[in-house]
Amino acid sequence: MTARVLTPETLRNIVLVSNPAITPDGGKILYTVARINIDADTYESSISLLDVATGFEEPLQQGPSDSCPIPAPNGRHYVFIRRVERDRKQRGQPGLELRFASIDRPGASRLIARVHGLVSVSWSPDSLRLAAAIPVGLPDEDVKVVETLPVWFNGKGFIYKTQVKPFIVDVYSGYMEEIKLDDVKWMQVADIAWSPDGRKIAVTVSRVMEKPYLRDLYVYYLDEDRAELVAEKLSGFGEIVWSPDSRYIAYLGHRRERGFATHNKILVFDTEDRGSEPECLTCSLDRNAVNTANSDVRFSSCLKKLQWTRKGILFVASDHGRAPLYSVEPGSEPTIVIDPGEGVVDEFSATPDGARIAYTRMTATEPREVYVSDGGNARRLTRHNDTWLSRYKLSKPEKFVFKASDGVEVEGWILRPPEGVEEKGWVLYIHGGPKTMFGYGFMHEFHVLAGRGYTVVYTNPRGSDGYSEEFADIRCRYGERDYQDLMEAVEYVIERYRLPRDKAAVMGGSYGGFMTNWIIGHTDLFKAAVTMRSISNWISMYGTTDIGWYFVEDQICCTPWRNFEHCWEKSPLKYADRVKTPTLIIHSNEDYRCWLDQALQLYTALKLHGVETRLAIFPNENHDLSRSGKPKHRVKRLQLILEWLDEHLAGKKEEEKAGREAGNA
Ligand SMILES: CSCC[C@H](NC(C)=O)C(=O)N[C@@H](C)C(=O)N[C@@H](CO)C(=O)O
Repeated sequence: MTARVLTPETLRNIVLVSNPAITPDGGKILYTVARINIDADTYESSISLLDVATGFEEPLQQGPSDSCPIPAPNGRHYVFIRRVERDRKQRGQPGLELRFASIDRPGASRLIARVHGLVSVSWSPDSLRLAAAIPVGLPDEDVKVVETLPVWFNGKGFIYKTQVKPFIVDVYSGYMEEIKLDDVKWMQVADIAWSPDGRKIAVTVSRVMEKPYLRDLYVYYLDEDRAELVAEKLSGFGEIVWSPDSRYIAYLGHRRERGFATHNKILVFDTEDRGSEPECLTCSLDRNAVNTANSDVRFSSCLKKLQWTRKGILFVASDHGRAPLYSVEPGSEPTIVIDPGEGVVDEFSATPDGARIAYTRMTATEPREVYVSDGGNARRLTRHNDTWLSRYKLSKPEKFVFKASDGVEVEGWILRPPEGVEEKGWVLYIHGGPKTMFGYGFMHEFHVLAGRGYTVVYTNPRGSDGYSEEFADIRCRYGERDYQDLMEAVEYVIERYRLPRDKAAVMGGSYGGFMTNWIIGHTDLFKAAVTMRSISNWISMYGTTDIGWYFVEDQICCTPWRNFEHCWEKSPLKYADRVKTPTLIIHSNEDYRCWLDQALQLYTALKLHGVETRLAIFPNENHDLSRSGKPKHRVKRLQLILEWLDEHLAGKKEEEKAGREAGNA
């Protein structure tokens, strides 16, 4: 009997659990349950209410498109997001509404229509109002007349003219009033937070259109209707939380000491000692204070990445492929409060006293489930994925560590085909970022590859997250130490795991696609390549994508006008005339992070140089096709990859050719 293994279609079995929001008394957890409906080509999501003591669960909002519940401080009300039919005015963008509801009564009233791109909401302590960052000026023109940067943004579409502004919203009347920050002409609010004493609202905002990565921190005083600038030119994630005494603000980010390779840190500002240097609470940790573990089974979440409880500030950090939950207080060192073992704490929320924490955890073999922790005692509350998982064979990845040629340790994992599945070859899979990590996030795609007989090798080469800031910093040197680490990993696994040298493929997405393109221009070791949402030309990437002009300058250290030669030296397209590896190129036509031109230029070059090449363009999809694309497209993408590997590693093409020739004879 053949083993039941994960296939592209088994996406439909996965229950996507997200946004575990605990009520202030710790008694209940509101969370989102989403299912992938391949036939209807949609994600269906509803909101559940879980009783922590009994484990009893009841539906709060039946869906089919409800998510992101955020409970009010009174524990009785909440707001959530409802996806509604496509709004004609938004020209193809889904319409989202912010709704207000009561935990003990069915139904919900619409609070804000068209909140597509809603960035953040924060309840007032009296549960009567919200501070909300809301996009205004959604372009609805046929002909786009643009005067702003960027023109478009991945996942949001054309956002020219759109600013994200801070508002106060009355949840009963729906009355909205904009918070006026001094002298801010161009506004992109990153986060907003109402102070526990109810008197202040903190806002982080970028106000220089050409430098959207720079953020300023303001405090708005409600009684005085006046805003004050607390700090300027911050960067990174940009989330903020108030201390329980409403004096300090913790900012999640950095000052770009190593450009975009800098770790997000917790910087604490004293709002009563203006001009004082912030205290960095996580500098000694030397880890990114956000979770960057890759996974393709997540669903949208609106929970904050930081929470300041009476026991300390909670945050998740990326560490060696794991993501534990830490706590830290001013004047102290971070300590782990939830150790996920070989796993990832993906999202969390805590009661204000910090006594109880709700969170989702995933591992490399289990998608997210909801857990709760009371002072160190963790228990699992949901088992949405147990039944179907028990019916399939999933192998467990094995971790390996090797010493790179410069003496630095590099980690990786090997996922073999499940027992009973014949091994047909193997794949080196490269993650994107480059500042993200592989590790203990669930990757459906890896299990599908393994289920088809392909061993998957995935590593965290230089440039990755989960280690020191120095490890992550490959600015100006793309294709050097990162490439070496990967190729040394290849030699290591061939030797240690006896993997066949002549049956290897390479694949990756985004930065991982850049590296795949780079690899095939520098070695012929691989029998096949799959490059997805990739970068092939830094010069055109600079001017066509949502982050291009500053990402390229920071990471590659060139612009089309400064170090032009370096931009070209570091572009895989330069080496396209050397490529021999059969290459499948997968790209989405609305990928505004790495635009379609990147795929087209590579495709044309490979075709003209006689390389066996196939280009798959996915319509109405963006950079996140493999993670949140339409279910039918996700299945098709996986099928295309499997077919390509079957043709080039498992000899399917030769078999078919031989069969045809025999038939003709
Ligand atoms: C604003 S600078 C950060 C750029 C960003 N980096 C990360 C860590 O996400 C980015 O979008 N880089 C892309 C080129 C990329 O490789 N994206 C990765 C991670 O999101 C992907 O897998 O798509």
